[in-house]
Amino acid sequence: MQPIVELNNVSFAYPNGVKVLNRFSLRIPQGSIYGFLGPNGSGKSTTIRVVMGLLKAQEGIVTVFGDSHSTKRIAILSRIGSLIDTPTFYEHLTAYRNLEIVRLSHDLPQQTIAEALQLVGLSATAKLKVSEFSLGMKQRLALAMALLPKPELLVLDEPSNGLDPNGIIEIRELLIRINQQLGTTIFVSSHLLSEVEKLCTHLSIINQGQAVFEGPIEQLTERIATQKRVWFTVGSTEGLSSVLDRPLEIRQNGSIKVGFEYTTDREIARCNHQLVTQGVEVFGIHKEHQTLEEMYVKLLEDNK
Ligand SMILES: Nc1ncnc2c1ncn2[C@@H]1O[C@H](COP(=O)(O)OP(=O)(O)OP(=O)(O)O)[C@@H](O)[C@H]1O
Repeated sequence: MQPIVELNNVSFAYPNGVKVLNRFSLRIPQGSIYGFLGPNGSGKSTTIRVVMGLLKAQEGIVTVFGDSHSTKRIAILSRIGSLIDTPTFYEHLTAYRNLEIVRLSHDLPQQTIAEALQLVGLSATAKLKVSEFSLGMKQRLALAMALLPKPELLVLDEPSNGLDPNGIIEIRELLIRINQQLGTTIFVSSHLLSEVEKLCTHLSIINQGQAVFEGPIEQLTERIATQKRVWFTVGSTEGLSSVLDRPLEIRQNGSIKVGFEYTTDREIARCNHQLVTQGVEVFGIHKEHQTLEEMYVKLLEDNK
């Protein structure tokens, strides 16, 4: 199936000459919740602006719904809902009236307002003025406004920024509901790995304008499951590399530890047997599991 958004080797520099995207690619599958993760300043907002056609890449190909902004800009934008800057409202009007203004500008049926309010959990507070809303409620109202014309793609730049833990959970649950109930593809940036992990089906990690990972989120967790390391505490390093014929990392800090990658527990038992039969004393065996966070940090370090 054709991706909803496709960026191929996109490079972008701001007029001051700072190159922010460097041959960057991504593919957002239809129906996915696609997380876009990277440290501050890595190029997430710039990429989002390129996807929205607000910035034009100097190199590479950008297609959204299979079309280019240069020929189908209005048609593309009519199929996207977005939340990429701080949302603005008529604060002195009720949530309902704010939605009514959006409804009229898109010439949508009246019932779309009640549907949107229910989806974002604001039905009971629709008659309150927006100035009385908390930040979390404003964020949900902004989502309701973006969803009113039933976009196929929702583009969100750090929607959890500034929210308290409860607000973060509410937005996460809401985005999952939108994806599952309406089938909306969601492209969401974040610098919070833990959030992306709980929310997204797919992930792109960007660092210094380059992709360091792209794929289904399980691909990253599977990689973690296969990249396991074990540490043997041994009596001496003598003859170790000939006994264990594999890349070894040796740490001597009080005790001597030798570490290597393994895939099965049987492999650990075999190495232990080899060491002991060759006269190497083994005082301890410790399995180290890489966390998603460690994997993320490693991916960023490898890209330096
Ligand atoms: N209008 C601009 N003119 C010049 N440089 C800019 C402009 N906007 C952003 N930059 C620079 O481009 C780089 C990438 O910024 P961008 O906002 O895309 O990153 P980001 O990953 O979204 O970061 P953050 O999470 O901090 O928003 C940064 O070095 C930033 O200073």
